[in-house]
Amino acid sequence: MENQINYYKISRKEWSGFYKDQVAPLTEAELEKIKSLNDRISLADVSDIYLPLVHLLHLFFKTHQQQQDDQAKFLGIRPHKVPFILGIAGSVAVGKSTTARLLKVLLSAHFPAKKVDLITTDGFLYPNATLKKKRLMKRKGFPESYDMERLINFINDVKNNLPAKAPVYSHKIYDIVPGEYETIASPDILIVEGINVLQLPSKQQIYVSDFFDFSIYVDAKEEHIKRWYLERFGMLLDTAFKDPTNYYYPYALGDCAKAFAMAEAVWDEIDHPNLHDYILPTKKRADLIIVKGKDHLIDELLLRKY
Ligand SMILES: Nc1ncnc2c1ncn2[C@@H]1O[C@H](COP(=O)(O)OP(=O)(O)OP(=O)(O)O)[C@@H](O)[C@H]1O
Ligand SMILES: CC(C)(CO)[C@@H](O)C(=O)NCCC(=O)O
Repeated sequence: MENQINYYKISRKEWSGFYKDQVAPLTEAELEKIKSLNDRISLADVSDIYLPLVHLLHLFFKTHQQQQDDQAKFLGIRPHKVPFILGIAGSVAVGKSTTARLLKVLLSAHFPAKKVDLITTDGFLYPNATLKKKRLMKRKGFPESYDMERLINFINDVKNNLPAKAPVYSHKIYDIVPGEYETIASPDILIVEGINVLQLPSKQQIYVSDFFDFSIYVDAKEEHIKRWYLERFGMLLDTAFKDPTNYYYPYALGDCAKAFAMAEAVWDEIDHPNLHDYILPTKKRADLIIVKGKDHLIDELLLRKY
């Protein structure tokens, strides 16, 4: 384990030995559930990386509850549930939502009595019509393209155990789905995944991360992330060609090379500058940085010391 200024740098091999025997192995049904999330998820990653991580999250969860109970006692009020919020940050296409969905399955499996919910901050992007009005269509994903106040109010409601409604974004229509919402009601654990979750607000007094009890940054070399972005674009095209309502339908019907050139330009002109200017600078705010290699396997982890 390498001792950096404020992180422990831990190799895959070393991490995989942490608390391995204390975490129950997954059942066939749970493994099936993981495979149905994404059949390319490595089961070695699940047992070597994610099971020790679930153990670590359990430790943080217990401390969080104890602290809340102690504070309630101090204030002379009734102890009450305060949801544990786990933030997951990183570049577009680095695998945040896959990591988030995997953690949801694993946390639900290990704590069957706990309610684990998941949202993505994509739903708090302004709809395309608003982005067009604000001339922000080429800035989708940049800080100014999100309604941060709405996101902060949403998380504040969740923390206060009030039912909270999140708008829904669809990659298929490349826009917010009109009139569709996801309601989060009194979870024990809420996973909040998005490129902007560790960013500083431009106008608000508080950060989204002020509500986090633990945060993870998913990291990888940019050359890999760009490839994953283009691979995912290829998969989107494969499903789009049967569906005229799909945003990518015209690209799926047209010249394939031109479609990929368009996707590459979007990466180079939008997602790459966003990564460098606004997402990467938030990395060192995370409690845990997980570093993925070229095949999505996790090579090393950096755990914040204090
Ligand atoms: N552990 C993994 N194993 C194999 N493939 C993965 C893994 N994680 C992600 N991928 C693949 O990489 C691509 C990007 O993943 P994902 O959609 O989870 O990224 P994201 O960071 O949530 O992206 P966005 O910010 O655009 O929503 C997808 O094609 C996904 O299937
Ligand atoms: C929705 C976001 C911002 C984040 O997931 C991203 O996937 C996106 O659509 N970025 C805009 C540029 C692009 O189309 O990739």
